[in-house]
Amino acid sequence: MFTGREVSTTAQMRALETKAIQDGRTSGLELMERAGAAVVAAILCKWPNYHRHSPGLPSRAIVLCGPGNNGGDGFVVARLLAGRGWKVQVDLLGDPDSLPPDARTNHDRWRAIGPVGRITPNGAECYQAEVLVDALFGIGLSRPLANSLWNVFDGIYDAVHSSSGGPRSPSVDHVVAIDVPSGLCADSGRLLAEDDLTVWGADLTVTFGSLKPGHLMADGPDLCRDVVVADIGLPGWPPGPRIHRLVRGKIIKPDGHKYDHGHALILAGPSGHGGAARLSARAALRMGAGLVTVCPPQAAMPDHIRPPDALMLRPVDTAEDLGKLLEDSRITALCLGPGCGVDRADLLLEALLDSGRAAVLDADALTALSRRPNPFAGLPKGCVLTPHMGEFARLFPDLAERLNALPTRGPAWSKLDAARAAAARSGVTILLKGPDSVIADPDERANIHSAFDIPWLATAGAGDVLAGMVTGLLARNFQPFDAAGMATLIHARAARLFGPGLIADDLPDMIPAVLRNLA
Ligand SMILES: NC(=O)C1=CN([C@@H]2O[C@H](COP(=O)(O)OP(=O)(O)OC[C@H]3O[C@@H](n4cnc5c(N)ncnc54)[C@H](OP(=O)(O)O)[C@@H]3O)[C@@H](O)[C@H]2O)[C@@H](O)CC1
Ligand SMILES: [K+]
Repeated sequence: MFTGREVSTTAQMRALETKAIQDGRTSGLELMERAGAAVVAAILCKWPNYHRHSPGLPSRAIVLCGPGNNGGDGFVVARLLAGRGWKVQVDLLGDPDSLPPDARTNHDRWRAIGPVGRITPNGAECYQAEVLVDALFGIGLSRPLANSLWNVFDGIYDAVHSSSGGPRSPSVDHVVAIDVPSGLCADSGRLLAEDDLTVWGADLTVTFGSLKPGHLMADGPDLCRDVVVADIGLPGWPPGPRIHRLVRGKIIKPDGHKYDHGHALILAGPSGHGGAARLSARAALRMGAGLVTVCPPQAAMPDHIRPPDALMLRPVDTAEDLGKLLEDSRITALCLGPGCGVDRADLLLEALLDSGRAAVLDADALTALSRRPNPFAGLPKGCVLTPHMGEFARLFPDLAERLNALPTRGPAWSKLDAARAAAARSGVTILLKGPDSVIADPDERANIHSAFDIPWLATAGAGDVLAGMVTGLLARNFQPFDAAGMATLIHARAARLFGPGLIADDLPDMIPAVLRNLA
């Protein structure tokens, strides 16, 4: 039984389905029936008024069925809606004789109720319905949709996006996608379509068993809108490394002396560039590190004579200075990068790595790392690398190139795949930032955090705050994977709580309110 936080790749989903069928727990036909029933239940739950239409005015649905089992689910939906008195039109893309067996069975069951039309270039011109059910392609999208579908897709797009201009103009109120909107790759959230193909997205997407990565990343959130995960009786965790959607977490600060909660060092940049490190330092304090010390060069010390007074100050000019400071075993984590300057990051990097301490390498430290002959040699296990896509491309150019290439096959390579490959190569936790952040560790565990709803978080300094938050948790002895995940979650919640108009300086001060309300 799934709990709701799991994310499964399509390969994992198929393995689960196969196992459930081989174990004799269920059959493909039964799963398809449950999938269709779940879609109907989700429609009625989201738009309860639809089934209260008087008998003279039935609700109308257009169900577009594709050539695979996604289409099979569509035939079930058509039958169940018709059984509730809906007026249902079913159109098929392809040939009924080529449908896989379960889809064919449900095609035939529907045929006992109503006709199956063909999806044609101009067919959508007369679509009039409250709901259009998109059952064209689901997790089986194996290549980009061809431009030869352009006429068909464009007509459907117009029907979906036109407001009714009269009895002859097409009009569809809502689109419901089965599993994923057609054209969206369920593993990557990338659109798999040749150049100009227009896809229409959905108001409601009903998926089965668990979320797929594509619901959370890239174009997925925008195209799927509301996603309902329906339990169709598949057993819990699929085989393979686990992926979670980050939705909750808990941080309890146990009793103890300030040193029991760790001491974080934040290495600051030259005079006039100390703001980024101060953001990181305030965030580390707010995340509960027992002590936080900002370490600028001696010449920049006066810049830091200002609140918060809880921050401590120690000058660090050379690698030797840092090495000497780190003789204090109570220092439990470091942060190198924010506002540091690449040369200074380069200067201090070896001493930091030699110490073997937990550390966040961010911003300029990532650039310094990428300039080493062997960037990942000697990275302590407790390191977290926090690149955005630009920094990721400098550190892992081949992985970024693969991610940016136009996909020619499905499933497409995803940000999740890229972060996992980077974690495997570097041997440390990767927090690949963006509106869809992926946290991956070398054991192939991964968390996805989707934050497309808070565009105001893309503001100068927000990354410095995040780096400090991770450092604060590392200082408290959190495991790197957990520290990166918790910080990402709390960072986004802080931004959500503040709302538009946020600047990075506001973020650390929102952290206490988020911590109070953590589930
Ligand atoms: N366990 C579960 O999750 C359950 C899943 N269920 C449902 O099954 C769905 C998966 O079904 P599926 O495997 O048949 O794949 P689906 O998405 O229907 O597409 C395959 C067809 O599309 C074709 N095709 C592919 N790309 C194309 C392109 N670019 N352009 C044109 N054609 C293209 C492809 O052709 P081929 O690649 O074979 O040439 C093949 O004919 C899943 O999403 C869910 O709805 C539930 O019923 C029960 C439990
Ligand atoms: K679909």
